[in-house]
This record gives sequence, C-alpha cells and structure tokens, in this order.
Amino acid sequence: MQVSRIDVKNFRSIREATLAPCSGVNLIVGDNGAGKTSLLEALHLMAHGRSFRGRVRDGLVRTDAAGLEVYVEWTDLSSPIPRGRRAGLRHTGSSWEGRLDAEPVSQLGDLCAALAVTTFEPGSHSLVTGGAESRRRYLDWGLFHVEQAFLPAWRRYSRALRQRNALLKARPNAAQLDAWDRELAESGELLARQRDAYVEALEPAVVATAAELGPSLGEARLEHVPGWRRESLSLLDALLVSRERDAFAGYTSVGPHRADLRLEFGAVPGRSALSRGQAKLAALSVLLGQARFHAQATGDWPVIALDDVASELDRRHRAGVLEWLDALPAQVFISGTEVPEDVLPWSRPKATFHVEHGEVTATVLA
Ligand SMILES: Nc1ncnc2c1ncn2[C@@H]1O[C@H](COP(=O)(O)OP(=O)(O)OP(=O)(O)O)[C@@H](O)[C@H]1O
Repeated sequence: MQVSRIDVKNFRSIREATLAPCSGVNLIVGDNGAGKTSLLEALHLMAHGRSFRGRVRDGLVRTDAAGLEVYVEWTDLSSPIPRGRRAGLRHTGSSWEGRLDAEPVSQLGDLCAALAVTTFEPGSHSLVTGGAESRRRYLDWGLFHVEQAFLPAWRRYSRALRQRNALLKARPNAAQLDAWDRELAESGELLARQRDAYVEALEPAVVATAAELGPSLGEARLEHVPGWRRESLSLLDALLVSRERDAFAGYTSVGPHRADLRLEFGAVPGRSALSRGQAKLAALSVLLGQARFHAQATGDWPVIALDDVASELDRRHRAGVLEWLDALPAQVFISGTEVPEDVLPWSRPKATFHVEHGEVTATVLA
C-alpha cells in the first residue's frame, strides 16, 4: 500500500496539515512536542480505529476544537491492477463518521480492513515485555487482514462471552449456562484453530526478520497459547470445570480471550533478561516480521510507520535497521528529532517533512 496524501485537522497540536508522501522512505523530523508522533498517530487511527496513546475522548481532539478529521488517499497494490482508495474519518470523541471511497461506512472496521498500517512506537515494547493483551491484539490484527473467516468467528465468540459473563453475574441456572457454553466452545475452538494456523504460517517471517535485525538475540520462536489447557481438555469441558469458580468471580476465566503468544529468543534466557535496546529490536522484529508475512499473504506490504525508532539502539543496530528499511519494497514513515545520517544517501525516493509547533513546514524530495 502506498499513501499519496494525508490531511490531518484538529488532531492534538495540529490545526491543519497536509502531507504528500513519496513511495519510499518518509522522514518526519522536529523537536520534542512538535507533533511528529501525532501525524503517525492520525494514520494509525485511520487504519486501526484507535490510537496507540489512549482513547480519542482522552485528548486526541485539539483543545477548543469540536472534532478531529483525518483523510487519507492511497493505492492498494494487492491486485494486478492497482486500486486508488480514499477514506475520511471525523471524530468528536463521543461519535464518529467515516467514509470509504466516498461512501459512508457503518463500522470503523471497514476503514481498518481497507488500509493496513504496521506501527512501531515506544509502547510497542509491551509486545515482548508486557502482558498478553497486546500480543492478542497483534495476533488478531494479522488474522483480520489475511483470514476472511476470522472476523465472523471473533464476533460470534465475543457475543457469547458477553452473554455468559452477564449470566454469571445474574446467578443463572445450569440449562441457561449450558447453551452459552456450547456457543462459546464452538466459536472459541474455531478461533483457536485460526490462531494456531496463523502463528505457524507467521513464524518463518518473524524468524527471518529477527535474524536480520537482531542476530544477537538468537533464533526467534513463536507459540500460540490458546487460553485453556487444551492438551487435556476441550474448551467445552474447560468451561464446565471452571463454572463454579467463574460464577463466584462473575466472569469467564478460560478461553481464547485469555490466549497469549509465547515469544522466545534463543540467546536470551527470558523476557525479563532483555535490555531496553534488545526489547526494542525484538518487538521491531516481531512487528516487521508480521508486515513481511502480510505482504506474502496478500501480495502487498502494509504501510510501515515507525515513531522514534532510532532511540535506544546503538549505532550499529540503528544503521542495520535503517538499511533494512531502505531495502524494503514498502512505503515507510520514520519520525525522529533528527534526520538519521547513518545510511545516507538512501537508495530509494526519500521525502523529509519538518514539523514545528504542529505545522508541517517543509517538504524536501530527494
Ligand atoms: N488535545 C490537544 N490539543 C492541543 N495540543 C495537544 C493536545 N494533545 C497533545 N497536545 C500537544 O501536542 C504535542 C504532541 O506532540 P507529539 O507527541 O506529536 O510530539 P512529538 O513531535 O512526537 O514529540 P517527541 O519528540 O517529544 O516524542 C505536544 O506539544 C502536546 O502538548
């Protein structure tokens, strides 16, 4: 995918900005607080339906403005005939309005399905050092884009989970719970099989990417942990076994909503043994490996947006990462306080956007 235009209005400190990115590497440069992250955050919001820095109502809308607006034009290269697409999103924090190719959309998911953006930002460390939720979200984002049957299965499971949790709080009888347990088990087993297949197919791309970006981490290994003791129990049996405990707690304690993705690197004894720079390289490998797999599966690379990727990396690793990105057939956005000098001249088209007090002040194509 290649974005050719981004318009951002009333987004954090940005009153109004337009970017016309190039197909290769786009550098977004400015001082601390200038608004670099906000530009990438706007692109991420359009592609993921959420920010990576909190909810829209918690401060994304510029102070004193009624709502934010993001508009993106891009070319989808996944089919032999490239397809021009455009999407607009207006968000007040409490309500939103979206358009895709000039038609209104009823779900934010329609925008997310159309535009694929892989974002790496300082919080992405949590993929390797944090709790399971960010890894589940990572898995499901990947599946959402490559497996058509995923969204219906996920919706079915989420609905059954909400119903079972509501029943658990209302002191249900066994027959009522039996019905929702069956529904939850059937959709949950399907979801777990989809995640199994996805992780198996994804692993080689992550292994190859980690070997290129952070060979000192050792070989990467990915394992889907389904969220219940599947080696000894079906999900239906696991729900039955946990029923009494769940009724006491008022929520469902087993199932794919408790799944995880185990990430291991051969040369590192455990997650807590990773230095900050190593955690960054590991998380970067996991995310860029997923982008690589996305390209294999769909025929088109997602747009890659990297916020402050150079910090915490030593000179050798920084140069390695930037060279790797320069060689990629994907459109890349890199933000930072300075133009990274390590790998100049870039071998691909490069544009530099200078951001100052929320305004994009210069665009230089090289
Ligand atoms: N709702 C808002 N309205 C107005 N300004 C805001 C709002 N939310 C955040 N800001 C301001 O917008 C700026 C956001 O900057 P952003 O995080 O995009 O900067 P950055 O260039 O990425 O900085 P850094 O290099 O420090 O990461 C900050 O100055 C912040 O105070």
